[in-house]
Amino acid sequence: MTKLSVNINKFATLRNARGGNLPDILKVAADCETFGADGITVHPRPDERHIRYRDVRELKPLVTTEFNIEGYPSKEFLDLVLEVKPEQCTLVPDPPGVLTSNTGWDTIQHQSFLKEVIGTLKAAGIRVSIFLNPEVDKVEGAKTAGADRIELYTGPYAEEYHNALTQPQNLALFNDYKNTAVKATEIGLDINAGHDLNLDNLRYFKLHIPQLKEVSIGHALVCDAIYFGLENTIQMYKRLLVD
Ligand SMILES: CC(=O)[C@@H](O)[C@H](O)COP(=O)(O)O
Ligand SMILES: NCC(=O)COP(=O)(O)O
Repeated sequence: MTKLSVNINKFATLRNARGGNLPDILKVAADCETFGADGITVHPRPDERHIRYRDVRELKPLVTTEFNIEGYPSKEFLDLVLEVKPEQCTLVPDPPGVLTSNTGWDTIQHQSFLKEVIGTLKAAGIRVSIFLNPEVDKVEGAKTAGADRIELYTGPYAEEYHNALTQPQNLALFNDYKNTAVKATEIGLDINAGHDLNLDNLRYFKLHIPQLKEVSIGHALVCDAIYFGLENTIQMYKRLLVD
């Protein structure tokens, strides 16, 4: 069974649109857990356009499953993570104004920076995952920098899957994901995945990356919840993650 961490960013986008507290994202997080989520993910960005730093602080005592905070390790982000102490921190190489995450780390170029950041987080007892493109040559750098896990950036997979709907087995990119996963497992790194995973493309990914420990899903899941309701939607995603 692969764990489902629900990314609640987009519920905060909706709340922020009116300036009030509807929907109440603390209640959303608690309900996601009641409905079967194995974890809650947030990705606070510097402009706080969805999840705010204050939300992260308020969520921590309420999340009873696994709390995963994602983001670029700026000083402000690291101070927040070290204060809140989630179960997992996922480091993403996003520049401040980016629309959404669009690439993984170059673990060779940023090795010494990653080593220092990861060392600090691990010393505080926080599991660290780093966002990675499906590139085998970047896996070793994740390990030497001290990461526990990699999170495979599935944006390119989702796009290719969408364009090749009838024959997903022919996805050219997929070998890169498989090879990256095999290499990670060989050297003792666990594997998460995320970005643009949805009800169409999730099962194929899960079946072909059997080492997959956890997926974090937000945007598509929130869109599906508009049609199917939050409880049904979470259960639909969970069914795609059974072994
Ligand atoms: C790392 C990753 O893929 C997700 O955290 C994604 O970037 C969500 O962020 P947004 O909700 O800001 O798009
Ligand atoms: N780490 C990926 C994540 O949290 C959610 O990404 P998305 O489903 O919103 O694209």
